[in-house]
Amino acid sequence: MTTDQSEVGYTFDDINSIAKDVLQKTQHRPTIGIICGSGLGGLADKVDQPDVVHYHEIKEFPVATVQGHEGKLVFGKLEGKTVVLMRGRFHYYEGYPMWKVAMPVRVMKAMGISTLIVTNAAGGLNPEFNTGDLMILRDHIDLPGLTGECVLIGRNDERFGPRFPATVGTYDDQLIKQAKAIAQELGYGPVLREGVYIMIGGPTFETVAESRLLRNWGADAVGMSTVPEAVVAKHCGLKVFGISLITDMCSLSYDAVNATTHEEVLKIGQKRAGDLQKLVSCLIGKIQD
Ligand SMILES: O=P(O)(O)O[C@H]1O[C@H](CO)[C@@H](O)[C@H]1O
Ligand SMILES: Nc1nc2[nH]cnc2c(=O)[nH]1
Repeated sequence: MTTDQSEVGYTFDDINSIAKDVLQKTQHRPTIGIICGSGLGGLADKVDQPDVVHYHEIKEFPVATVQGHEGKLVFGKLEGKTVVLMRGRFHYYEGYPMWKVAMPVRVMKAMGISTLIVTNAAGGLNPEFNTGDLMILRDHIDLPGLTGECVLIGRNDERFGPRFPATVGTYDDQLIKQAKAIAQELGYGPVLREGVYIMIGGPTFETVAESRLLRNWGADAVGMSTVPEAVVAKHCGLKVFGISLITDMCSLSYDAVNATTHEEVLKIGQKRAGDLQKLVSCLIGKIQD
């Protein structure tokens, strides 16, 4: 393994060897990967014939340090499809380099997935949103990337993907259409949104002035994850679907300041995770392997 940050971190061979080691711990061969956001890991409990691999059993994996992120891979069957769920993700603010935050995406690709579903808890910036809404990601703004911390910085190995990848179309149109149709069938119309997610580095929540700035830039929701994973997934040819649970509304005015806390984020997660899980499960049922 290289420690030189100017390179990709783990080489193509490293990633394949990690994937091979992990697959030896399970009978399943997943075609769909799911990354669970803060407090949204409950989907893993719905998996049939589960095989659980703890991150600490994979020596190259980072440790999940954030409350609401348990730190395990769950393999099994969901809606008849073979899936792997990351119950716990890695965040840049935990002190990991960006490539390490998204490294599991390459491992899942090497394990055979062709679709990645990313979920997250996010703050609402669009004043028309409400706490508890579900927002399908139409697009994202990679704020760390725009300021020099793109997840793909470093020497590029073309076996992962091209040096200068397009990020237009990161979120798959067909999956978005299917998810919207499912949401209507489930009666989620009034809480379903579609919009732009912006990633900030964290761990600080936004000031009022920052929330105003992010909103003026065209973002509908803000969080501290997802974008590096989606960028790496698109780079290596995966289809991506992203969805946010709006756990709180960002303050855009000094007259109505809401000081967001992680406890609040987890509490809304607990209350609303069921609907998000139902939508994601139904979508999985529709994905062609
Ligand atoms: O993006 P996920 O992992 O859902 O977590 C979100 O919730 C945490 C803040 O409460 C931050 O980590 C933010 O990114
Ligand atoms: N305001 C805000 N709320 C969140 N909820 C989950 N993540 C976030 C975030 O980054 N900002």
